Amino acid sequence: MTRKATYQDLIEYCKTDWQQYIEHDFVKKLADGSLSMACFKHYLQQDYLFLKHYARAYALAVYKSPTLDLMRKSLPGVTSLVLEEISLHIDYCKDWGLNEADLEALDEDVATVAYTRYVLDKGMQGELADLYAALVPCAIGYAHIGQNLSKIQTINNPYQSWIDIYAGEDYQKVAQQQADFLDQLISEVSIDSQRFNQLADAFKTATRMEIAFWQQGLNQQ
Ligand SMILES: Cc1ncc(C[n+]2csc(CCO)c2C)c(N)n1
Repeated sequence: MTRKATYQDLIEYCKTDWQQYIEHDFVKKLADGSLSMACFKHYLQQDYLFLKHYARAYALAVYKSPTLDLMRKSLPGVTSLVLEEISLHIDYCKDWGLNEADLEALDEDVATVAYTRYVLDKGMQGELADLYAALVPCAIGYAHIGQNLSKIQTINNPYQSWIDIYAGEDYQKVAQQQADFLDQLISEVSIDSQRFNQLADAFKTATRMEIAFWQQGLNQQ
Protein backbone atom coordinates (compact mmCIF):
# COMPACT_ATOMS: atom_id res chain seq x y z
CA MET A 1 0.00 0.00 0.00
CA THR A 2 1.29 3.42 -0.87
CA ARG A 3 1.13 6.55 1.23
CA LYS A 4 -1.91 8.87 1.08
CA ALA A 5 -1.49 12.38 -0.29
CA THR A 6 -1.27 15.68 1.58
CA TYR A 7 -1.04 19.23 0.23
CA GLN A 8 2.75 19.08 0.70
CA ASP A 9 2.84 16.36 -1.98
CA LEU A 10 1.02 18.72 -4.34
CA ILE A 11 3.65 21.42 -3.70
CA GLU A 12 6.41 18.85 -4.21
CA TYR A 13 4.84 17.80 -7.55
CA CYS A 14 5.25 21.33 -8.94
CA LYS A 15 8.31 22.40 -6.93
CA THR A 16 9.93 24.49 -9.68
CA ASP A 17 6.73 26.41 -10.44
CA TRP A 18 6.01 26.78 -6.73
CA GLN A 19 9.43 28.36 -6.16
CA GLN A 20 8.88 30.74 -9.09
CA TYR A 21 5.53 31.72 -7.58
CA ILE A 22 6.64 32.49 -4.05
CA GLU A 23 9.99 34.00 -5.09
CA HIS A 24 8.79 35.95 -8.12
CA ASP A 25 10.56 39.24 -8.95
CA PHE A 26 7.33 41.06 -8.05
CA VAL A 27 7.58 39.54 -4.54
CA LYS A 28 11.29 40.39 -4.25
CA LYS A 29 10.55 43.98 -5.25
CA LEU A 30 7.71 44.18 -2.71
CA ALA A 31 10.13 42.91 -0.08
CA ASP A 32 12.81 45.55 -0.69
CA GLY A 33 10.35 48.34 -1.56
CA SER A 34 11.72 48.81 -5.09
CA LEU A 35 8.48 47.85 -6.91
CA SER A 36 7.07 50.73 -8.99
CA MET A 37 3.78 52.17 -7.75
CA ALA A 38 2.26 51.68 -11.23
CA CYS A 39 2.95 47.94 -10.98
CA PHE A 40 1.50 47.72 -7.48
CA LYS A 41 -1.63 49.69 -8.38
CA HIS A 42 -2.27 47.51 -11.41
CA TYR A 43 -1.88 44.46 -9.19
CA LEU A 44 -4.29 45.88 -6.58
CA GLN A 45 -6.86 46.73 -9.24
CA GLN A 46 -6.73 43.29 -10.82
CA ASP A 47 -6.76 41.69 -7.37
CA TYR A 48 -10.11 43.35 -6.67
CA LEU A 49 -11.54 41.56 -9.70
CA PHE A 50 -9.74 38.36 -8.72
CA LEU A 51 -11.27 38.41 -5.22
CA LYS A 52 -14.79 38.74 -6.61
CA HIS A 53 -14.32 35.61 -8.69
CA TYR A 54 -12.64 33.90 -5.76
CA ALA A 55 -15.82 34.48 -3.75
CA ARG A 56 -17.80 32.90 -6.61
CA ALA A 57 -15.46 29.89 -6.46
CA TYR A 58 -16.27 29.42 -2.76
CA ALA A 59 -19.97 29.66 -3.62
CA LEU A 60 -19.36 26.93 -6.20
CA ALA A 61 -17.65 24.90 -3.47
CA VAL A 62 -20.85 25.10 -1.38
CA TYR A 63 -22.83 23.97 -4.42
CA LYS A 64 -20.39 21.09 -5.01
CA SER A 65 -20.51 19.90 -1.40
CA PRO A 66 -22.27 16.53 -1.02
CA THR A 67 -22.89 16.91 2.73
CA LEU A 68 -24.01 19.67 5.08
CA ASP A 69 -20.77 19.25 7.02
CA LEU A 70 -18.75 20.02 3.87
CA MET A 71 -21.04 22.98 3.02
CA ARG A 72 -20.22 24.44 6.44
CA LYS A 73 -16.51 24.35 5.55
CA SER A 74 -16.85 26.47 2.40
CA LEU A 75 -19.65 28.89 3.30
CA PRO A 76 -17.41 31.10 5.51
CA GLY A 77 -15.18 31.63 2.45
CA VAL A 78 -18.14 33.25 0.64
CA THR A 79 -19.34 35.41 3.54
CA SER A 80 -15.92 36.57 4.71
CA LEU A 81 -14.86 37.54 1.18
CA VAL A 82 -18.12 39.23 0.18
CA LEU A 83 -18.87 40.95 3.50
CA GLU A 84 -15.37 41.68 4.85
CA GLU A 85 -12.22 40.95 2.85
CA ILE A 86 -13.28 42.70 -0.37
CA SER A 87 -14.33 45.76 1.68
CA LEU A 88 -10.91 45.74 3.36
CA HIS A 89 -9.33 45.53 -0.08
CA ILE A 90 -11.41 48.52 -1.24
CA ASP A 91 -10.28 50.50 1.84
CA TYR A 92 -6.68 49.52 1.17
CA CYS A 93 -7.00 50.64 -2.47
CA LYS A 94 -8.31 54.07 -1.32
CA ASP A 95 -4.92 54.67 0.32
CA TRP A 96 -3.42 54.21 -3.14
CA GLY A 97 -5.85 56.65 -4.76
CA LEU A 98 -8.23 54.05 -6.20
CA ASN A 99 -11.93 54.31 -5.33
CA GLU A 100 -14.64 51.67 -5.58
CA ALA A 101 -16.26 53.13 -8.70
CA ASP A 102 -12.87 53.03 -10.46
CA LEU A 103 -12.40 49.42 -9.39
CA GLU A 104 -15.86 48.43 -10.59
CA ALA A 105 -15.21 50.04 -13.99
CA LEU A 106 -11.96 48.18 -14.63
CA ASP A 107 -11.34 45.91 -17.59
CA GLU A 108 -10.10 42.48 -16.59
CA ASP A 109 -6.55 41.86 -17.72
CA VAL A 110 -5.72 38.56 -19.40
CA ALA A 111 -4.05 36.76 -16.47
CA THR A 112 -7.02 37.68 -14.26
CA VAL A 113 -9.45 36.15 -16.73
CA ALA A 114 -7.28 33.07 -17.26
CA TYR A 115 -6.72 32.35 -13.57
CA THR A 116 -10.22 32.95 -12.24
CA ARG A 117 -12.05 31.16 -15.04
CA TYR A 118 -9.66 28.23 -14.81
CA VAL A 119 -10.49 27.76 -11.13
CA LEU A 120 -14.24 28.05 -11.77
CA ASP A 121 -14.08 25.64 -14.71
CA LYS A 122 -12.07 23.08 -12.71
CA GLY A 123 -14.75 23.29 -10.04
CA MET A 124 -17.61 22.94 -12.49
CA GLN A 125 -16.09 19.95 -14.29
CA GLY A 126 -14.72 18.16 -11.28
CA GLU A 127 -15.50 17.31 -7.69
CA LEU A 128 -14.99 19.41 -4.58
CA ALA A 129 -11.38 18.15 -4.27
CA ASP A 130 -10.56 19.33 -7.84
CA LEU A 131 -11.93 22.78 -7.03
CA TYR A 132 -9.91 23.01 -3.81
CA ALA A 133 -6.75 21.76 -5.55
CA ALA A 134 -7.10 24.80 -7.84
CA LEU A 135 -8.17 27.19 -5.02
CA VAL A 136 -5.56 26.42 -2.39
CA PRO A 137 -2.28 27.55 -4.03
CA CYS A 138 -3.59 31.08 -3.59
CA ALA A 139 -4.03 30.78 0.18
CA ILE A 140 -0.93 28.68 0.96
CA GLY A 141 1.38 30.57 -1.39
CA TYR A 142 0.54 33.97 0.11
CA ALA A 143 1.06 32.51 3.60
CA HIS A 144 4.56 31.30 2.58
CA ILE A 145 5.29 34.68 1.02
CA GLY A 146 4.10 36.48 4.17
CA GLN A 147 6.34 34.29 6.35
CA ASN A 148 9.37 34.83 4.09
CA LEU A 149 8.93 38.60 3.81
CA SER A 150 8.31 39.12 7.51
CA LYS A 151 11.92 37.99 8.12
CA ILE A 152 13.31 40.80 5.95
CA GLN A 153 13.89 44.14 7.68
CA THR A 154 13.37 47.28 5.59
CA ILE A 155 13.00 50.92 6.53
CA ASN A 156 10.14 52.96 5.06
CA ASN A 157 8.97 50.20 2.75
CA PRO A 158 5.73 51.51 1.10
CA TYR A 159 4.54 47.91 0.85
CA GLN A 160 5.07 47.01 4.52
CA SER A 161 1.33 47.12 5.31
CA TRP A 162 0.67 44.61 2.51
CA ILE A 163 3.40 42.32 3.90
CA ASP A 164 1.98 42.65 7.42
CA ILE A 165 -1.46 41.45 6.29
CA TYR A 166 -0.11 38.19 4.88
CA ALA A 167 2.50 37.67 7.60
CA GLY A 168 -0.15 38.27 10.29
CA GLU A 169 -1.45 35.54 12.54
CA ASP A 170 -5.04 35.92 11.26
CA TYR A 171 -4.09 35.29 7.67
CA GLN A 172 -1.69 32.47 8.51
CA LYS A 173 -4.51 30.73 10.37
CA VAL A 174 -6.98 31.07 7.47
CA ALA A 175 -4.41 29.66 5.03
CA GLN A 176 -3.65 26.70 7.31
CA GLN A 177 -7.37 25.94 7.59
CA GLN A 178 -7.61 25.84 3.77
CA ALA A 179 -4.59 23.53 3.59
CA ASP A 180 -6.03 21.25 6.29
CA PHE A 181 -9.35 21.08 4.48
CA LEU A 182 -7.64 20.10 1.22
CA ASP A 183 -5.78 17.39 3.19
CA GLN A 184 -9.14 16.11 4.42
CA LEU A 185 -10.53 16.02 0.88
CA ILE A 186 -7.55 14.09 -0.52
CA SER A 187 -6.99 11.84 2.50
CA GLU A 188 -7.99 8.71 0.55
CA VAL A 189 -5.90 9.51 -2.55
CA SER A 190 -2.68 7.49 -2.94
CA ILE A 191 0.33 9.45 -4.11
CA ASP A 192 1.01 7.09 -7.03
CA SER A 193 -2.57 7.05 -8.33
CA GLN A 194 -4.01 8.61 -11.46
CA ARG A 195 -6.34 10.62 -9.23
CA PHE A 196 -3.35 12.17 -7.48
CA ASN A 197 -1.93 13.28 -10.84
CA GLN A 198 -5.26 14.87 -11.79
CA LEU A 199 -5.38 16.86 -8.56
CA ALA A 200 -1.69 17.74 -8.76
CA ASP A 201 -2.16 19.04 -12.32
CA ALA A 202 -4.93 21.38 -11.11
CA PHE A 203 -2.71 22.58 -8.25
CA LYS A 204 0.19 23.09 -10.65
CA THR A 205 -1.89 25.02 -13.19
CA ALA A 206 -3.21 27.35 -10.49
CA THR A 207 0.40 27.86 -9.33
CA ARG A 208 1.41 28.78 -12.89
CA MET A 209 -1.52 31.21 -12.98
CA GLU A 210 -0.21 32.87 -9.80
CA ILE A 211 3.16 33.36 -11.55
CA ALA A 212 1.32 34.92 -14.52
CA PHE A 213 -0.64 37.15 -12.12
CA TRP A 214 2.59 38.53 -10.59
CA GLN A 215 4.08 38.96 -14.06
CA GLN A 216 0.97 40.86 -15.18
CA GLY A 217 1.63 43.35 -12.38
CA LEU A 218 5.29 43.62 -13.23
CA ASN A 219 4.59 44.23 -16.92
CA GLN A 220 2.71 47.42 -16.05
CA GLN A 221 5.38 50.12 -16.19
C1 LIG B 1 -3.81 36.65 -7.14
C2 LIG B 1 -3.98 36.43 -5.67
N1 LIG B 1 -3.64 35.24 -5.15
C3 LIG B 1 -3.81 35.02 -3.84
C4 LIG B 1 -4.33 36.00 -3.01
C5 LIG B 1 -4.52 35.74 -1.56
N2 LIG B 1 -5.90 35.57 -1.22
C6 LIG B 1 -6.89 35.47 -2.07
S1 LIG B 1 -8.41 35.22 -1.34
C7 LIG B 1 -7.76 35.23 0.11
C8 LIG B 1 -8.58 35.02 1.30
C9 LIG B 1 -8.37 33.66 1.89
O1 LIG B 1 -9.15 32.70 1.40
C10 LIG B 1 -6.38 35.46 0.00
C11 LIG B 1 -5.51 35.57 1.13
C12 LIG B 1 -4.69 37.21 -3.60
N3 LIG B 1 -5.22 38.20 -2.88
N4 LIG B 1 -4.50 37.42 -4.93
